[in-house]
Amino acid sequence: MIELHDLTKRYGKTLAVDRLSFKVPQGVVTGFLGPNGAGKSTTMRMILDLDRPTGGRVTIDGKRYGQLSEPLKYIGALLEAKAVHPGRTARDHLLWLAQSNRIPERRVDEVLAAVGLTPVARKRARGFSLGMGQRLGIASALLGDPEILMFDEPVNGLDPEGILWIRNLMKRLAAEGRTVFVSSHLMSEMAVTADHLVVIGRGRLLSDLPMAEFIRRNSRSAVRLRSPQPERLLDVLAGAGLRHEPGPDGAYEVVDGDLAELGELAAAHGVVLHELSPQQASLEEAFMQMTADAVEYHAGDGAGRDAAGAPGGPGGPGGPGAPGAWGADWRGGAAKQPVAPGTEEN
Ligand SMILES: Nc1ncnc2c1ncn2[C@@H]1O[C@H](COP(=O)(O)OP(=O)(O)OP(=O)(O)O)[C@@H](O)[C@H]1O
Repeated sequence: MIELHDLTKRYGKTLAVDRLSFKVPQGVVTGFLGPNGAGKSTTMRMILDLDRPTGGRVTIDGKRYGQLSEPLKYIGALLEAKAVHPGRTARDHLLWLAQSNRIPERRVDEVLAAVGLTPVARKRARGFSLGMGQRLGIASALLGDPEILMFDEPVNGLDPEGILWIRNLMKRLAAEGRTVFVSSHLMSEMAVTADHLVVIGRGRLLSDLPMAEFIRRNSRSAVRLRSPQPERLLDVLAGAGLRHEPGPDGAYEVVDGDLAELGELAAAHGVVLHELSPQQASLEEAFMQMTADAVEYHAGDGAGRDAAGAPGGPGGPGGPGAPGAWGADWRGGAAKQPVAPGTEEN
């Protein structure tokens, strides 16, 4: 179990992580989401003691990472693809890691096979594709057979086969009872992988919910109606006091409308319908919309996150699990900080 208590990280004036508290449960895949610059990588680096918190603490099975004697046996992490010495072979890289944690050599061959790298085990990492680099990083994470696994953007740049492979691997690891914590920008990928979601924005916790509950609270449903008699349809909707919005191609959408009731209402007033269909906004659409707002709101303002870190702006974070917490003040466009080569082995 990973536990964060008021974890905070400040870089100069930038409050990268702002009093984050949550637990990552075992036996499920927990997605860690937020737009660029939200603080995901900084949080993950603090979990691994690669960054020192400004405040608060984070523990792994009750201990700080630095207190674990052979950390690869507790937590395995993929932080940055290709964070490997380019002159080393895949096998040598893993052997070197294994020795530092008293892991037997046969485990190196096991993990190479598990990630499909046996045929290139003796090739130097500099010739590796992005996908091969990701697989080697995952092999490093699996090396100590840890109960906790953490992946930062594991599917970035991968082809569909690689994405499917990582998705199935994470689900399998969770099904074995392990703790799997994975960051991503990709809501669509998380929607099919994660059982639980932790969402942050501007370093703050916005939501910590099981996936099903997150979907229920954050996706919009509507009924779409299309009629060759649009004025009559609008009169009927207005007469029934139903809130509606224009949809595509002259249709109208009744937010949270009931399909059967709307069909009967139209029939009762003799309104011809050419379409009566349920609409469910996908999780990805909700997330993309929110992220787009954040980028727009901040475009050109040049402002870093201030010391107070106060949301203040429209739709600011409403606290953990707050419905409609998507904020227009989410910060977009911050560059990812590279992790120094070799850091994934910690
Ligand atoms: N070493 C550093 N020095 C200064 N500022 C930093 C450093 N690392 C991160 N930051 C800043 O902290 C904030 C959080 O960055 P972080 O990389 O943790 O976010 P992220 O959610 O992982 O973003 P992305 O999705 O782009 O990878 C950003 O404003 C970033 O610019």
